[in-house]
Amino acid sequence: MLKRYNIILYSTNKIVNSCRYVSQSMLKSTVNEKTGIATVIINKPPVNCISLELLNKINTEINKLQKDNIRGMILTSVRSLQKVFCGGLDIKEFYNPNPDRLAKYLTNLQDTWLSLYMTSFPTVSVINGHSLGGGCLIAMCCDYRVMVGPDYTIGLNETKLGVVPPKWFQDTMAAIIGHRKAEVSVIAGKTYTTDEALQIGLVDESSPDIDNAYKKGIQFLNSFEKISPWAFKMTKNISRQPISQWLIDNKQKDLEFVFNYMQTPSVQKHLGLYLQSLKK
Ligand SMILES: CCCCCCCCCC/C=C/CC(=O)SCCNC(=O)CCNC(=O)[C@H](O)C(C)(C)COP(=O)(O)OP(=O)(O)OC[C@H]1O[C@@H](n2cnc3c(N)ncnc32)[C@H](O)[C@@H]1OP(=O)(O)O
Repeated sequence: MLKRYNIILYSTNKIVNSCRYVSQSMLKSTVNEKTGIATVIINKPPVNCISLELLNKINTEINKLQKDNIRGMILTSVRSLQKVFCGGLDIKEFYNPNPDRLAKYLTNLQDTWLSLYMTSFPTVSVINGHSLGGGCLIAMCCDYRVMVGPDYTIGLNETKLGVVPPKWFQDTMAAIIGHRKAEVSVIAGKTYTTDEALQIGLVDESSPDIDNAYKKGIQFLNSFEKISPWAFKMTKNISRQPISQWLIDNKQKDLEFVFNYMQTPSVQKHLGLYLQSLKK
């Protein structure tokens, strides 16, 4: 029994044999050959908002890392943006959309969420700036969140744009902070400062600076050194499967609902006004 356990540990804990550096301009990914830890950096100025192209790159990279047998991953934003982790989904993808592109975008978002939420390796988001809407979603997909503070904000603010966060957005938040708090939060499109997010448990730790936040992220990943990767994967799977299975079973229905309401005149009007307010 013990022997079998050791074999599982060895075969799945194999450290990647070379340092890989992928720079796809919008997304930089490095794997440290000694530690087996990947750092994935979103790099799409000015605010790292998620276009269809960025979404594709994130999903492709997660799937590659999945095959690489890495030991863990840190997801963060390029430092030069200074105050933004991720400005959310690119609202321009939803405003006066081309229907084919919109359908592609929504499908890719579903797939990317499934990949990131269900990774078989531990993940940490180092939230080094504002993290709103889809930005909050990708941070919440990770197993652990360290947020730099005190001046940044995080939250699912979709209702402020006049749109509806799908069930799996809401469930992702409820799994972290509990149903009641998540309900109050998503209905009002609430955003939280770093301290508030720490207080309600939306983030696990806060840090006054990025280097320290990164260190805390690495410490979290190192805490799995003595955990069998197989046990980690199976346990996480059991914990997250009810939420992910809902989306797998309802992908088409979910897509049609968003695809249709997104193109209604009243939703389009709200989105237009929100975009305008950002430009001011
Ligand atoms: C089938 C199922 C699929 C499910 C699909 C789900 C669909 C659900 C409904 C839609 C859900 C959307 C979720 C979202 O993520 S909505 C977006 C949420 N994000 C925000 O509200 C953030 C808005 N941005 C800001 O608050 C600020 O920009 C900032 C991030 C705090 C940064 O502030 P800063 O002062 O540095 O920068 P500016 O405000 O001057 O912005 C610079 C330029 O960037 C443009 N911008 C900002 N955010 C976005 C965005 N999310 N999308 C597109 N463009 C954005 C901004 O307009 C400025 O543009 P300009 O230079 O041309 O003026």
